Amino acid sequence: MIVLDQVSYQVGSLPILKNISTAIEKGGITALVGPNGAGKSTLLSLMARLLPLKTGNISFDGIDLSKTPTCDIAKKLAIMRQDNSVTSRITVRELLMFGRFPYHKGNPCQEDFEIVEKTLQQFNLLELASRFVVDLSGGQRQRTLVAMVFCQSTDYLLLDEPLNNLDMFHARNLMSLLRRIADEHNRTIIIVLHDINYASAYADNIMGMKNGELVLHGKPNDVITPQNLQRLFGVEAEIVPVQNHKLVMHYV
Ligand SMILES: Nc1ncnc2c1ncn2[C@@H]1O[C@H](COP(=O)(O)OP(=O)(O)OP(=O)(O)O)[C@@H](O)[C@H]1O
Repeated sequence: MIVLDQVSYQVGSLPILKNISTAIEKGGITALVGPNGAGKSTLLSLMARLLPLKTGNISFDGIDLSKTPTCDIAKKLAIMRQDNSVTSRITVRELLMFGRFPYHKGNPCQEDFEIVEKTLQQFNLLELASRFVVDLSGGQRQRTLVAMVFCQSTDYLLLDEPLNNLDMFHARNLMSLLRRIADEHNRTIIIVLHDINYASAYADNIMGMKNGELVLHGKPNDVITPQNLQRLFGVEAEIVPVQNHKLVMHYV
């Protein structure tokens, strides 16, 4: 379980996150949604200790994030950031092996090779394994970056907008793969999503943020309401039930 206790963050005098307290259950998928600038990426970065936490507390399974050595954190959680760009000439297979660095420290063993090959297979990346990451399409690169995060064999995966650049087929594929990873590999996934319908269809819980505040946190079918959509995004939308999910019709 991740416990956020009175987490605030500011840049200079500008408040970015305001007093966020909640608990994210272990296992399953929690989707972080909200309008642009709500503070989703900032919260994820604080959770991965990419930004220094100055106010409040964050713990993973009772381990205080601010008091844990980086090498231990790297085995507990992995993050895919929004601006994760790979510029060097590194192949897909090498990038995945790079994700194993906290374990092999530059000297990979048989287990590392096996995990990389299995991940390439699981993420449907075998055909691209020898290609340079910089030469991939945006969608192929996204998939590779998520695979690298998965390769780190951490309990917690933090993914900032992994569906960016993905077409309908690959976005849906990735979401169902993440669902399987959560269910079959017991991983906990916190994922920033802009499409509320993917959150509704695949997440166990939704956290809604606006103006640096956490304004809702609950099961998709409980929190997806016209009132909450109005409150979060300022849109009026019809909600249509489809196979036990509430889908939001906001296109027309
Ligand atoms: N270093 C910084 N200096 C000034 N403002 C910042 C800084 N980092 C973030 N912000 C501001 O904090 C707010 C939250 O940003 P953040 O990227 O966390 O939002 P977000 O919900 O992830 O947005 P998006 O959906 O657009 O990616 C924004 O208004 C952003 O401009």
